[in-house]
Amino acid sequence: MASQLRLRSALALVTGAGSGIGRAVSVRLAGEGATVAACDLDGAAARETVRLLGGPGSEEEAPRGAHAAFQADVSEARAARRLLEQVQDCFSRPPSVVVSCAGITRDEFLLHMSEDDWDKVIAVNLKSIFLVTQAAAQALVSSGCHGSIINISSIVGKVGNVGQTNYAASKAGVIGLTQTAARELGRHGIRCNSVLPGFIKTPMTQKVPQKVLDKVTGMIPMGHMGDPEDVADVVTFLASEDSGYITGASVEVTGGLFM
Ligand SMILES: CCCCCCCCCCCCC[C@@H](O)CC(=O)SCCNC(=O)CCNC(=O)[C@H](O)C(C)(C)COP(=O)(O)OP(=O)(O)OC[C@H]1O[C@@H](n2cnc3c(N)ncnc32)[C@H](O)[C@@H]1OP(=O)(O)O
Ligand SMILES: NC(=O)c1ccc[n+]([C@@H]2O[C@H](COP(=O)([O-])OP(=O)(O)OC[C@H]3O[C@@H](n4cnc5c(N)ncnc54)[C@H](O)[C@@H]3O)[C@@H](O)[C@H]2O)c1
Repeated sequence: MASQLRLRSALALVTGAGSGIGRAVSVRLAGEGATVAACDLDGAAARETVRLLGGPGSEEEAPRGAHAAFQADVSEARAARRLLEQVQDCFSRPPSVVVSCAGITRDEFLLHMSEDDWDKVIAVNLKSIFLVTQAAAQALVSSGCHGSIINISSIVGKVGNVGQTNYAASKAGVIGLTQTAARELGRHGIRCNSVLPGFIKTPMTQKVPQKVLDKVTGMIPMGHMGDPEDVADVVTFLASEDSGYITGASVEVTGGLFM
């Protein structure tokens, strides 16, 4: 989709920006004119994303206001709060677009799943979105700025999936959290929406056993897995004023899988 510079005045914070969907989102938002704050647990990966964005900020010691990389574990409360402080220190304003992509899987059948694998997936996939959404919303409300918050859930949060009780619960929680945030923050001019990707070609899905990949690909009405850019296009729409009357929505990007 050709860029239309719909986000030329926006500052966008993207978590999980070092890989897959988060990297594609960062590239797409920058292509529409946004300044991107790319955050990842893997700081080097976040810096590589900023390098890929090109333009100011991709060089070392970039001038203030250019794209910037941040290292943070967004499942940690202090780190998430510090991240929003650092972004505002760097850009002198809160991010008006916030895209939470950070996520992990620790797949196992329920009968064998460890408490640690449950806790870790819930912390990264759900608690991080509570922490980042809260900190971003607090900054926007206190500065009287409007914003668009986009949280990456999954079609698994809608229909469940074998081997993913932890992941499915986390992604279903993202939907409920986002709908509630939409109800509370609408009066402040802050929109909150969820995106539910299906099977997308990223490092996350490369770990899936081939026999499962083969099974599910045959179930997709469009007949193939999606690309990260397919998700980034929808995220960019939700970040822009083209979706100005959309909040509390759950937008499926699945090729028709589990429609
Ligand atoms: C009838 C086919 C239906 C297929 C439906 C699949 C729907 C998936 C939609 C997901 C879209 C969004 C995903 C997105 O959010 C990003 C991700 O979450 S990517 C990770 C997705 N994870 C999985 O799908 C789990 C994959 N499974 C595993 O990782 C392992 O099977 C594991 C659960 C760790 C267990 O491993 P173990 O070695 O103990 O067992 P096997 O791998 O040999 O599996 C045993 C049998 O169970 C079948 N199986 C496993 N997972 C699935 C699954 N997700 N859906 C259907 N069937 C599954 C596997 O095929 C084996 O069957 P069989 O004994 O007949 O060979
Ligand atoms: N790939 C798919 O098929 C698919 C489908 C539906 C939903 N999703 C979701 O999309 C999002 C992005 O997934 P992806 O496929 O791009 O995966 P990915 O593994 O390529 O990228 C995930 C990124 O999140 C980062 N991350 C992990 N834990 C973090 C933490 N605690 N703090 C900060 N960063 C952290 C990782 O370092 C990585 O760069 C995830 O939330 C995932 O659950 C993916």
